[in-house]
Amino acid sequence: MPRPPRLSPDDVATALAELPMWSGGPDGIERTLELPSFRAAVEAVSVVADVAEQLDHHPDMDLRWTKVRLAVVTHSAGGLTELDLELARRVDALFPARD
Ligand SMILES: C[C@H](O)[C@H](O)[C@H]1CNC2=NC(N)=NC(=O)C2=N1
Repeated sequence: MPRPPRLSPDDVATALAELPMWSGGPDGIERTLELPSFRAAVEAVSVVADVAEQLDHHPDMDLRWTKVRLAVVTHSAGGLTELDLELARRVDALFPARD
C-alpha cells in the first residue's frame, strides 16, 4: 500500500491542536498512557497492537510498570503523515483522558 506524504509543519501544528494528549512535531509524535495496573498496561499494549495491525502502521511502545509510551512516525516517509494522525486518533478513542 502506498504511504501518504510527509505533512508540512503547518499541517502538523493544526492537527496536533486537535490531539492535546500527543506531543511532538513533524519528525514524530508521542503520548504516554497511564493505566491503573501493570496488567492493564500490558493489555493496553495488546489493544494498540490490534490497531497497528488494522492500519498496518506500527508505533514504538515502551512499557514501564503502569505506563506505556507510544511514539509514532512514518519511517518510509521520514516524518509525520496522516497515517500517524489516524493511529493517534484511534488510540485516543480507545484511551480517553483518564487512561
Ligand atoms: C510493508 C509495510 O506496509 C510497511 O513496512 C509499514 C509497516 N508499518 C510501518 N509503521 C511505521 N510506523 N512506519 C512505516 O513506515 C511502516 N511501514
